[in-house]
Amino acid sequence: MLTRRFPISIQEAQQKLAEVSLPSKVETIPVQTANHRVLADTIVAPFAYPHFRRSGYDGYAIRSSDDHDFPKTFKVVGDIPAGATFERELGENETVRIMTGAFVPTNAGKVIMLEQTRSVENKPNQVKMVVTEKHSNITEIGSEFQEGDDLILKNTELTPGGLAILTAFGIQEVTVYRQPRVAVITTGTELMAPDEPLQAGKIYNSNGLLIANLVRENGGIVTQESQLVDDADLLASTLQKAMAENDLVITDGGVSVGDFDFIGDTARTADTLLFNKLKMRPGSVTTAFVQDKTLVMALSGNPGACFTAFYLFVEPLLQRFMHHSSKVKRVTATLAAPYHKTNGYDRILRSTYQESNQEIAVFPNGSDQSGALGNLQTTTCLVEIPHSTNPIALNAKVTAWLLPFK
Ligand SMILES: Nc1nc2c(c(=O)[nH]1)N[C@H]1C(S)=C(S)[C@@H](COP(=O)(O)OP(=O)(O)OC[C@H]3O[C@@H](n4cnc5c(N)ncnc54)[C@H](O)[C@@H]3O)O[C@H]1N2
Ligand code: MOO
Repeated sequence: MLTRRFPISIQEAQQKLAEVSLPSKVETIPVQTANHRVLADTIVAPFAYPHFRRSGYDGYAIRSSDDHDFPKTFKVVGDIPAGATFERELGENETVRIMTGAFVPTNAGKVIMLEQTRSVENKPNQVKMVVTEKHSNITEIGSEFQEGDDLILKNTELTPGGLAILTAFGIQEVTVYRQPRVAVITTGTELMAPDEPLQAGKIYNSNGLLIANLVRENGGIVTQESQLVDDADLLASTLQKAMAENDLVITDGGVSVGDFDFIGDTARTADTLLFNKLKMRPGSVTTAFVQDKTLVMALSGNPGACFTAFYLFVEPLLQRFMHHSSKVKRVTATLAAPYHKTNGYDRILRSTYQESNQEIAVFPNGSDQSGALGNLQTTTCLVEIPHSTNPIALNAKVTAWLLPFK
């Protein structure tokens, strides 16, 4: 069906998507798998840390009441390696040899470092302490966390360090925001699976794998990868099932105004059509709609447009499901190689960049065409050439989006 579409800018489209309310689902997972996930609950200390008085050095523990008149000889009444305890109290001028991280006897007030001590000839159970220490060298119970203190706040992205803190408290599971479940549906009777012999007029379905890998790389869980021939009923039933079972549905192809562009038709009659035409190229046909409370992102079948629109519109959504901000970094850069074409729409160039002295220089990377895919391996940023009747000047300041790669 050919109906008029009303193009909006990249920023307007991003804003509309940012305003879509996404389901905030949580799950409880093992700490071992929680790196970079975002906490859905604040975690508090289940006990004080450290939970016993801990020696900071290898040395000898003494009572505070014996801490005077050095040099002085002490009687060694025991040995406390890390991991052991010591039940009895120290008597007058008694000491225990103690290792770093070990339990300090209850009535000891100081640990004298080994370096300040000397053995006493022929008296293995005696030690001479040459000088005392300025500090106690004992880490007191709860000196880092009291029981009930906040360990890590809700909405914090967990890091290896954060997970180490939780593990130090024996916490084995955390409740985090869920990764979105994403269906990837490619459409087109011209599409072939890579294991089929190539036929005249047909192409291999490269966007299916492209989108699935981009989704996975950016934190989503790909639950299905469907490749459909152009058939309105098949698309409708596949979409309906995918919407019911997923947090986000990404379709590819069939989104323009052609005879077989059934996704374009579906979008026009959806519960909420967010946009179906953008003032950008490639990717002008990028469409977003909400049907049955599920967001559908319909990307162009043209590989360059599909790649571009993924980073500008889909990546931020995937991150938002997990309460992350986008990892695509928007910067101002210098156009370091000439680009002569003029455009009625903003042109997004697949490009590369170099950073030096906190300045970013960008270099257009091969074809700017929507249907070209030869630069998808090497592209590291997208660069915006604003619409204009005049060509952009070399060294002009441009907006660029630096792409995240694992
Ligand atoms: N009369 C109009 N024609 C077109 C318009 C328009 O506004 N009016 N827009 C053009 C623009 S811009 C683009 S972009 C494309 C968008 O087309 P669709 O997104 O509907 O995609 P298709 O027509 O299905 O395919 C376009 C192109 O991409 C190839 N393709 C499709 N799927 C895949 C895939 N999975 N892997 C690799 N390549 C794929 C397909 O064979 C076509 O060559 O429409 C313009 N036309
Ligand atoms: O949607 Mo198209 O990609 O502008 O060439």
